[in-house]
Amino acid sequence: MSQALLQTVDLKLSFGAIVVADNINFQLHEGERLAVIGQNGAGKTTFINICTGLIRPHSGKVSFAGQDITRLEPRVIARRGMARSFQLPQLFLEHSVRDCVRIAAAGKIGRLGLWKPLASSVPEKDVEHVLELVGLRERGNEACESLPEGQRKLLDIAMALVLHPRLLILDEPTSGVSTDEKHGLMATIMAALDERRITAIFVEHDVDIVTRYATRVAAWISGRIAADGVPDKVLNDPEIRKNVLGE
Ligand SMILES: Nc1ncnc2c1ncn2[C@@H]1O[C@H](COP(=O)(O)OP(=O)(O)OP(=O)(O)O)[C@@H](O)[C@H]1O
Repeated sequence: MSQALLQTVDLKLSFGAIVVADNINFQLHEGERLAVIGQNGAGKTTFINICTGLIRPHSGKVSFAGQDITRLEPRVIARRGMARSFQLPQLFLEHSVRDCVRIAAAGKIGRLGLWKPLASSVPEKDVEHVLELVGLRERGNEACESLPEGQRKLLDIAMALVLHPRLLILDEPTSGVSTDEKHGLMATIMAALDERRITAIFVEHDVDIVTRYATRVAAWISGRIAADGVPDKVLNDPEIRKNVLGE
């Protein structure tokens, strides 16, 4: 098989007595759509935080595209092609939708300066394209605080897409969004990922969403990967049904 896009080797981390990464050995390949499932507190976000450089593991290694990134800063990791969105969208609320994407783009190319208008600092075609991809172009001039939660999630994702990632990690993209809106939101996200050929990991609690959009599922229990494989196999594993899905 080809080289893994993301790989962790013997990843360990504890917060006091709580083991949040229990020797995690993991590989993700280009083109996969991996759903990460697990009960609250299982260590899903911590794993993402370690991979994206927000938290350092006590031991072990993270590699991206064959390079060791374990001790790199989050912005350096983002520039290398691993972007993320957050459970609570990290937006510049007082700015317009379009300016949020521009600020994200300017951050990537290191052209955020007070002396220069934002619009002239970033590739505008790129900004418009990602707004189009997530369906927010029409609302580009509105203040982002006026957006409903589902569109805030999409804006957060647009701010990641403008970085041209190879891998996008989405932390609970459908949380806080009504059941009716979840599938539309995921369909928009997946179409954007397909167009850009971006590999993705998404943390998700909704089994319907996992079944519909994941090509692979990894189930976390107490800081370890308890099952990893095709959705049908993992979601029907008796241990996962009992301890993760609560059946
Ligand atoms: N900075 C921290 N300091 C101490 N404990 C922490 C810290 N961050 C997370 N934890 C604890 O580590 C455990 C794993 O948290 P994490 O957020 O990774 O879980 P999760 O699987 O993402 O849960 P959820 O589905 O609720 O988001 C939890 O018990 C949490 O309280």
